[in-house]
Amino acid sequence: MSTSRKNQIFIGTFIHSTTLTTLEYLHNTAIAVSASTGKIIAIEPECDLHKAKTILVPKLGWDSGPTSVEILSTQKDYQFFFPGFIDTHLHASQYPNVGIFGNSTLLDWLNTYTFPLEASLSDISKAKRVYSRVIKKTLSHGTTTAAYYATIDVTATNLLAELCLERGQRALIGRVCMDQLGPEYYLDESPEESLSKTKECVDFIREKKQDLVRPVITPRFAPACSFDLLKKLGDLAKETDLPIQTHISENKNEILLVKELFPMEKTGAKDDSYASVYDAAGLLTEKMILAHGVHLTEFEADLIAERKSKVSHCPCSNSAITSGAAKVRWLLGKGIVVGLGTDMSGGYSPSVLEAARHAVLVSRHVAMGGDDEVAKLSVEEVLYLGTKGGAGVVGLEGTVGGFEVGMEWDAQLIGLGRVEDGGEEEEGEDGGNVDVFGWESWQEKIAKWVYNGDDRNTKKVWVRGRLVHERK
Ligand SMILES: Nc1nc2[nH]cnc2c(=O)[nH]1
Ligand SMILES: [Zn+2]
Repeated sequence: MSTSRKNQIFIGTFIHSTTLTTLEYLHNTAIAVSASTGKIIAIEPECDLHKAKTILVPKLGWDSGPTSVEILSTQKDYQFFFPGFIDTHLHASQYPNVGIFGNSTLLDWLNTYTFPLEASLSDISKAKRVYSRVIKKTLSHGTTTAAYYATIDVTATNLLAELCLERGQRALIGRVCMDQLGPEYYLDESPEESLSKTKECVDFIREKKQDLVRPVITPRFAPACSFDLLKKLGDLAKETDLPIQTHISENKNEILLVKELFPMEKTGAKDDSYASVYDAAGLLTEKMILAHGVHLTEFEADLIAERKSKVSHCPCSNSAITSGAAKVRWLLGKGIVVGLGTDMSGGYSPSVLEAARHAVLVSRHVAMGGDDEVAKLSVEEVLYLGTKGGAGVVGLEGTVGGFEVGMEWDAQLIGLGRVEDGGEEEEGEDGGNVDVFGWESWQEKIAKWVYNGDDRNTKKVWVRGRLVHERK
């Protein structure tokens, strides 16, 4: 259902991360993608269109007729294939609010902007309008996998799952659980109700018998959940082996609130740290995606590393609502798997490329703050976080995030602007803000894309072999 009906061959330059610090550049290469599985079945070096037709297709045992194989060949020096981006944390329901946060910080931002909007999406026609647009918009920015928060509403959450399936976006879909802190009109009535509504959403997705869209258990964050609810969700995670997502240690007042709401006598934890609250509830598993982690202590980071929980770094959000600068190098140094999140609409942009660019800049602020050159992240490193790192965060390592035989074809075709001799752009090529003159190295072209690129450079996007976005 979600794959192209034809086998496909892509020819050109492929760029992907092999390690945190290394991008591999595969030029004049062909990648063959199976129609039935959407997986990469061959990577052929030194291959052009002629060779693909005369040698690769017969080698694969494919019928060479045009009805069987589709070939996309681009040998231009300003176009390349890149793995699809993985947004490890975003709120589909908050999309109408991107850019609207004034001078607020987390707790007043939630009350002023966020809860009223989320509550209003119990109107299903409004939810359909918003969710359809979010999927279209994130796909157009190259996001092939998204870990979504919906709202507390079951029907609207299930609708988001259906729309992702229909449009072909790989996704984790979470119904938001919250039985305290929110306004009266936007709360689960009890831990039991929160749990049973979560199960409804889990069952709805599981009944679809597919794995492109998966359910994720979603306690909003500790202050919005009673400890009883957190424990119930921890038990559900254990029973079902499902992924979990939540927020942690984003804002200093939020941390104070956690200490106040969850004293050690209540949780039975050995200390009163934020991470220990989740741990005591059985939520700090290797399938847990923790967003932010801006103010984690050494003890908490070590605990997270020990439990193998993952961290979603959300730099645009952390700057926008003045939460702080997360110390990504420090987290990576502890062996924690880190990915990037846009955190719309705490974050102001639906673009993972924007998050990558901002991750570079925030890391420089961390470096300047502590005179710590090591804190600086490189272009290569943030692209790793946006692809392979993200795959590790959402439990898809080895499946997406790179170009290897056996991995699924979740990819984007990037086109930069090629400046002609007269100073004009090459006919018919819109490179947006990224002009290349032809003398740049590939490393330099990638840097120009990271610092100035946007959706105008995202020409085509595929998920599991299916073309899900094409820029007209
Ligand atoms: N950024 C962000 N932090 C949160 N903490 C609890 N809820 C939210 C949310 O919706 N966005
Ligand atoms: Zn968030």
